[in-house]
Amino acid sequence: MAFYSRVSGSVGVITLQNPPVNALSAAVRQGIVDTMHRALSEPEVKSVVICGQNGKFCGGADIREFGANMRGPPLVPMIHLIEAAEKPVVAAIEGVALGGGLELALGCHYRIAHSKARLGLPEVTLGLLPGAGGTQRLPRLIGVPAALELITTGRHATAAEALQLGIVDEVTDHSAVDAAVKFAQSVAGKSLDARRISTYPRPRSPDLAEIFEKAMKEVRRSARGAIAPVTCVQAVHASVTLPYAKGMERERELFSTLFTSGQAHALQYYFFAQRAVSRWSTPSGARWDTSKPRPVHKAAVIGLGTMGRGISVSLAQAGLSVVAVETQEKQLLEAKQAVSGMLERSAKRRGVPLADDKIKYNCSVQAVADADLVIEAVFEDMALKKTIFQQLSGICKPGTLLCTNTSGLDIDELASQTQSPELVVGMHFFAPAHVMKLLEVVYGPRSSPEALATAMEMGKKMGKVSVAVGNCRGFVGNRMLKPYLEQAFFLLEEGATPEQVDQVLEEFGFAMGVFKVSDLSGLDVGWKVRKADGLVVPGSTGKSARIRGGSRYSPLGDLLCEQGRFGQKTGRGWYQYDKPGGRVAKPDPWLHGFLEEYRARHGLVARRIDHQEMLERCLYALINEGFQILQDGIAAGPEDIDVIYVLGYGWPRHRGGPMFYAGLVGLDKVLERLEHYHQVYPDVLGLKPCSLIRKLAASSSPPIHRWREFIQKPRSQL
Ligand SMILES: CC/C=C\C/C=C/C(=O)SCCNC(=O)CCNC(=O)[C@H](O)C(C)(C)COP(=O)(O)OP(=O)(O)OC[C@H]1O[C@@H](n2cnc3c(N)ncnc32)[C@H](O)[C@@H]1OP(=O)(O)O
Repeated sequence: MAFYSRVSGSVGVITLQNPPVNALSAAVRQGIVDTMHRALSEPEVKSVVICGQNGKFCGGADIREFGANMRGPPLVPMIHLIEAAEKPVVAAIEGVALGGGLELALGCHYRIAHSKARLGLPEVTLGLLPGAGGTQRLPRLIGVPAALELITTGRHATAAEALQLGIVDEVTDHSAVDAAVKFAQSVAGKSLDARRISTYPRPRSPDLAEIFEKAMKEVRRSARGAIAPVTCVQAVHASVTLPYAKGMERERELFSTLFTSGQAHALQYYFFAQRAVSRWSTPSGARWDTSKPRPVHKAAVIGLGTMGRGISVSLAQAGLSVVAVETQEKQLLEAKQAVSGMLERSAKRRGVPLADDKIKYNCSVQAVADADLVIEAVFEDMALKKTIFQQLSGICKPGTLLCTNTSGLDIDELASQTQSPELVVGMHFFAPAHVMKLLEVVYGPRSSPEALATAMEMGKKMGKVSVAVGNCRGFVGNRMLKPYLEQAFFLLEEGATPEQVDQVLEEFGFAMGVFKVSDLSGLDVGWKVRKADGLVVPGSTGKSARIRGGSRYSPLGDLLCEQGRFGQKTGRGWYQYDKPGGRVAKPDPWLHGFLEEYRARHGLVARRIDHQEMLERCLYALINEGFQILQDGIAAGPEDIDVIYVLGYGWPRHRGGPMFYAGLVGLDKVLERLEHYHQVYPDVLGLKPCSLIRKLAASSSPPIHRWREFIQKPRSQL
C-alpha cells in the first residue's frame, strides 16, 4: 500500500509501503493511484513527493505477482497519471530505484537521490524489458548509447553516475526525503512543460544506425541465446523511430512476448532460487534459522597455489585478518607477490580500499594457532590433506573451524583425523576463487550445525552465494559432472568430434563446451583422480580397456594424458593451441586421426550423431544424477542444484538450471529419453533413470516447488 501525509502544509508525501523493498504490488499501485488523486484534489497541496518506507524507494514490480492474474491498476497508466499531474511530483530516491521503481521515478517531474542509492533497469536479468515506459523515456532523457547500455546489461548505476548521466537532478548525503520536500516547495507553481520526459523529442543523431547495429551485435554475442537483451535493443530502437505513444505500443508488444516466455520463467525462478539457498536445511533437521554462526575475526589459509591465493584475497576483502601459509619459502614469496597484485587490481576495479595489510604470510603451519577458521587449500591428495588435518588438530585453539577446499574428497575421512570432527566442514571454492560467486559448503555426518552455519556465513561475508550440500564423492557439482563428461567421451567413441559436442553445448547456452572446459581446467586433474580410484589401466587392450566394474568406461582422457596432452597448459588437449598457455582453441587434425585410430582398434564404427542426441545424452545424464542427489538428500532441493550449476558450471541462467530445465522439457519426456538411451546402452549406469524422476513423472510431474514433497527423508546425517 501507500501512505499519505502532508508536510509543511503544502507538500503531499506518498510513501510506498511493501517490505522489504517496496515492490509495486497491486496494493502499492492502488495506493499510489488513490493518494495521487488525493494530493491533486487537495487545494492546499502545491507539490508532491513520492518516497519509499525504510530508506528504500522501490525495487520494481512485485516479481511474486508475475505468475498470478494481473490485479490492481496497471503500471503504465499509473505512471502517466503522475507525469500528467499539474502539480510537480518529486521522487525521493533512497536505497534503490530499480525496474518499475526507476520507471515510476522517470514518470515524476524531478528526481532527488541519496548518494548511496542505486538506480537501474534490471528487467533484462529477469527475462523482461522495462515495460513501464523505461525503454521510451530513458533514451529520451539520457541519449541512446547510455540507455542501451543500462537496459541491456541491467547494471545498477550509483547516484553519482545517475547525476552525471542526467537521470537524477540532485544528489544529497542527507535525507533524500527532506531534500525532496524542500525541492518540491521550491518548484511549486512552476511550469512543468519541460519536465515530462514522454514529451521530449525522439533521440536523434547521425550515427544511430551504427550504434544500434553495434549494440545488437554485442548482445547477440554475449547473450548466449537469451532473448531479452536482443528484445531490449528492439524496444529502445522504437524510441528513435516512433513517436512516444507508438513506441509505448511497441514496448508493450515486445514485453508481452517476453513475459510469457520460458526464459522469463527460468530467470525469475532463478532469482528466487539464488535467495532461497541461504535458507538451508539438512536431513537431520539443522536449519539456517536455528543454527548460530560463530564469530570469525581471524582466518588462515594453508597452501598458496591458485586456489589458496584466491581464497586469501576473498577473505581479506571481506575484512578478515588472514594468515597465509606456504611451507616453501620460494613459493611463499611468489604467492605474496601474486596476491598483492590480485588485491591491487581488485581494489582498483571495485573502487575499494586496498586490503593488502590484512594478510600476513608465513612458512610455518604453527602460525595458524590463533585463527578462528582455517581453510586448507593444498593439492587434491587425501594423504597430504589427512596429515594437515592431524597437524591442525594439534595446533589450533579449541573451537577453531577446520575447513577443506577439496572439490570432492570425503569430508568425514578428514574429520576423523581431528579431535573435534564436529568442527570440520568443506568449503569448495571455484576457480578463480576471488571472482567466482559460488561456494559449496559441505557438511559431513559429524559436522555440527554451528560449524555449517559459520561456513555459510563466511561465504556470505566474502560475497559468495553459499549452498549447503551433503558429503559424497564430488558433492553436488562435480558428482553431476561425471556422467555428463562420460557421455561426451562416449559420443567421441561413437563418431563425434570435440568440436561437434562443444558446438551443441555452446548453442544450448553454456559459456564453453565440455571439451574446452576440460582443456582449460587441465586434463590431468581428472586423470589423477581416476588413477587414485584405480580406473586408469595403462596399456590395457581389447574389451577390458573399455569396461570398469562391469560398466562402460572410456579411457580417451587417460590416453591423451599419457601423451602429455593436458590441455591449454601444454598447448595440446582436445584441441590445439598456438603455444602452452594459449587460449584460442583450434581443431586438431592429430586428435581426429587419433580418434579414428582408436575407434578402429576397438572395432567401433563411427556414425553421424545428430545434435539432439548429443544434447540429450549429455544433459539428461547430468539431470538424472541431479535427481539421484535429491533422492540421496545430498542437496535439500532442486534450487540448490540449479544455483550450483548456474554459478559454478556455466549453465545458461536463462534456462534456470538443470533441474528447472528438466521440468520445462517435461519430466515424462526426460524419463522417456533416459529409458530409451538406457535401453540402447544398458552398460551405462548414468542413463538408468533414477527412481525419483520416475516417481515424479508418475505423479503427473508436479511443479518444481513441490518436488521436495516427493523426496524420501534419508536418515539423520548430522
Ligand atoms: C507488469 C510489469 C510492467 C513493467 C516492467 C517492470 C518490471 C520490473 O520492475 S521487474 C523487477 C525489477 N527489479 C529487480 O529486478 C530488482 C530485484 N531485486 C534486487 O535486485 C534486490 O532484491 C535488491 C537490490 C532490491 C535488494 O537486494 P538485497 O538487499 O541484497 O536483498 P535481497 O535481494 O535478498 O531481497 C530481499 C527480499 O526482497 C525480495 N525482492 C527483492 N526485489 C523484489 C521484487 N522486485 N519483487 C518481489 N520481491 C522482491 C527478495 O526476493 C528477497 O526476499 P526472499 O529472500 O524472500 O526471496
